[in-house]
Amino acid sequence: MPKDKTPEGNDVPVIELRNIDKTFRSGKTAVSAVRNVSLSVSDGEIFGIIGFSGAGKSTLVRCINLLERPTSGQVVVDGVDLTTLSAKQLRAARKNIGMIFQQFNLLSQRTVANNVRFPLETSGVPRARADERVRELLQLVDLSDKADVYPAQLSGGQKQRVAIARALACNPKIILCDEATSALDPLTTHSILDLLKRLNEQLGVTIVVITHEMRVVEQICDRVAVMDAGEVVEEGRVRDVFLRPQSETARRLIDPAYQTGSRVSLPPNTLRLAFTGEESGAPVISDLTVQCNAMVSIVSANTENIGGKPFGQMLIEMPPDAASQARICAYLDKRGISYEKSDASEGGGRMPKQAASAPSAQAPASDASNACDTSQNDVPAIGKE
Ligand SMILES: Nc1ncnc2c1ncn2[C@@H]1O[C@H](COP(=O)(O)OP(=O)(O)OP(=O)(O)O)[C@@H](O)[C@H]1O
Repeated sequence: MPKDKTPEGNDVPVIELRNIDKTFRSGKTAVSAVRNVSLSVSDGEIFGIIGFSGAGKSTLVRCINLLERPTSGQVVVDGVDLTTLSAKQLRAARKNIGMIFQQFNLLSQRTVANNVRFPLETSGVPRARADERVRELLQLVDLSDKADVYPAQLSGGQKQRVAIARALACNPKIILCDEATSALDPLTTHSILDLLKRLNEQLGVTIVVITHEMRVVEQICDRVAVMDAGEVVEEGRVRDVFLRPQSETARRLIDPAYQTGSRVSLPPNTLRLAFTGEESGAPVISDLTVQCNAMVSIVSANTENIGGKPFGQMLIEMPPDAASQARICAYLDKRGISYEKSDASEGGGRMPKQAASAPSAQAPASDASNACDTSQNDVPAIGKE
């Protein structure tokens, strides 16, 4: 059923993880995969959990439906602590939680329609009703024409659509996505994320996305938790984490230069601008050039669409004289545009240094997701929220 929701969900927690610990023991060795994690996901929200390999993301998400039983802590879904349920009660509760995986996990001997039908069969849904539901679901994921083919005849993106339809079969309130797009190319990733976003909006289903790619989080998530070594090291709205990452892990995930350990300071006489989706609509660079009587050139630009709002970073080179630079900074201050100034230019920037590590300003302007047409040497109008 479609329902109203705020961009961050309905503020009613549908998933509450309380002090989750998970330790894997084998003989004398113990691996502490998740350490004292507490998180709350609101009804109707798309929540991201991001981290590098081995951070504990998969283990944590599998704790949500008790595919992994936490060593300690509570998993409260829709008001019920799953850790207290009997096996039968847990099976029933799991119908409310669909899951999709990186490797799709389809049944190769069954057609597309029969893969989608599988959870309906195991739930005892009558044949006619199941047929109707399979048709609805295949339509929902745009695969009506593939009902009778086998998984081997599908592309990766199509397989993931089947997996999504199957996960939705029993009308779950929650969908868990464990690296659901990691095996897909960027274009297919984009279309699968679009589909998830559409399903979230149409059906009101809450979605938890596990990924190591910031782009995935940027494209669909409302909020994100950053994991490192089993712990949540940072949590917040995507835009805040994206623009002002607080943890070293978030910085490394956002800025490729950090990942290679080759982070360099800004070149002389440059400014890094951050667009937060709150700036007024006038094109910034051409207006700045006129208002400040100073020519600037765009060194690089990278904007992203986060939750339907434009966000981005741009590196511009200013004239070397202090007076022009002061005018430019005053202009940006007046327009409320955050910026970081290179050490070699006059004065100091007002964006905290760490904020500048949000997405690589060094990224090529030809990036397919780049909303900036730098060939016209200006940014598109960025509207207020
Ligand atoms: N069944 C298991 N037995 C023992 N150790 C495990 C098991 N599952 C995971 N681990 C360990 O727990 C830690 C966290 O693993 P996990 O798969 O949750 O991380 P991740 O962030 O999802 O990584 P990736 O992105 O590579 O899948 C790792 O050190 C891993 O080796």
